[in-house]
Amino acid sequence: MSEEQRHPRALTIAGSDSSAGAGIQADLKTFAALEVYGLSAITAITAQNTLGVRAAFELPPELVEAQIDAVLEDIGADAAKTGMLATAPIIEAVARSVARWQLRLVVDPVMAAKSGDPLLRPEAVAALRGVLLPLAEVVTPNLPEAEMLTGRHIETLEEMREAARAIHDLGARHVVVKGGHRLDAPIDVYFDGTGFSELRAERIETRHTHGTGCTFSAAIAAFLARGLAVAEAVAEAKRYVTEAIRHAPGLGHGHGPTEHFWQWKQSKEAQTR
Ligand SMILES: Nc1ncnc2c1ncn2[C@@H]1O[C@H](COP(=O)(O)OP(=O)(O)OP(=O)(O)O)[C@@H](O)[C@H]1O
Ligand SMILES: Cc1ncc(COP(=O)(O)O)c(N)n1
Repeated sequence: MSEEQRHPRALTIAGSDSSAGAGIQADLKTFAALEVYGLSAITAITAQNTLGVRAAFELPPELVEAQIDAVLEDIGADAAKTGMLATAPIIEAVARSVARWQLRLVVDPVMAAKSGDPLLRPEAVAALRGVLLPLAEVVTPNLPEAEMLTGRHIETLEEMREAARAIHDLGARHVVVKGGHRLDAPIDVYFDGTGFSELRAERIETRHTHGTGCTFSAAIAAFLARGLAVAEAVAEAKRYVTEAIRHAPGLGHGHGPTEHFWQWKQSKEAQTR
């Protein structure tokens, strides 16, 4: 097959969310909406809905590694992302796979769900910082995650820039400190090791932001798989997640999911007009 005909493909290594707003399910929807073939390696199974996480079962690290090997030996991935990794042994297994397969990696350092329920064991933060971040092409912490990774309080844009530099010093080549948890506009700070820029968007007043971090990092991986440079991939992913939030279908009694196929819906509406 010629290079032009080759279909881009991306791998998500993350937890399953039964309500399908976050985790593996959000990642695969994002890949599909962006016309990238999605592969998955599941790290944990959660029983959750828009109100919270009821139960979680962590899979053995060998099974996570076996899933990654199975799909990469056969199909291959142009980019990969991690989400919920749950335990230090899973993080170490994923790091071994990333190094062995030389994956272009986006790390969403998921620590807790929007409901506050933990998705990473506290003792695993050290492995995330020491073992996985040095392998990351891009890392996308939200404010609480950036605070955990740096041990600093972060509120202002200047503090977000300082945190991005400190996380870059841990080995991640590009850092996006996300501002979804800010009180005012959801401005994200991007640092490529040399310069800073801001990813700006209006705040959409909604409670339906379940899985926004998963969707953003999956969109970055999808755009990388499609061949965009990192800065472009991050900017396009910001536009994608903003529209996904704007078109949220309003499901559930808590933090509902976002919408991935608004473009498709709009084109269908245009056809029937
Ligand atoms: N209400 C909102 N309106 C517009 N953009 C938002 C809103 N909330 C979050 N975002 C954007 O969505 C992206 C994800 O950011 P956020 O800080 O919510 O991540 P997160 O906390 O990791 O998400 P998750 O809840 O999935 O863990 C960022 O680009 C952020 O600026
Ligand atoms: C399996 C899984 N992975 C990630 C998240 C984080 O997403 P959010 O913070 O939006 O709940 C989640 N809730 N569940």
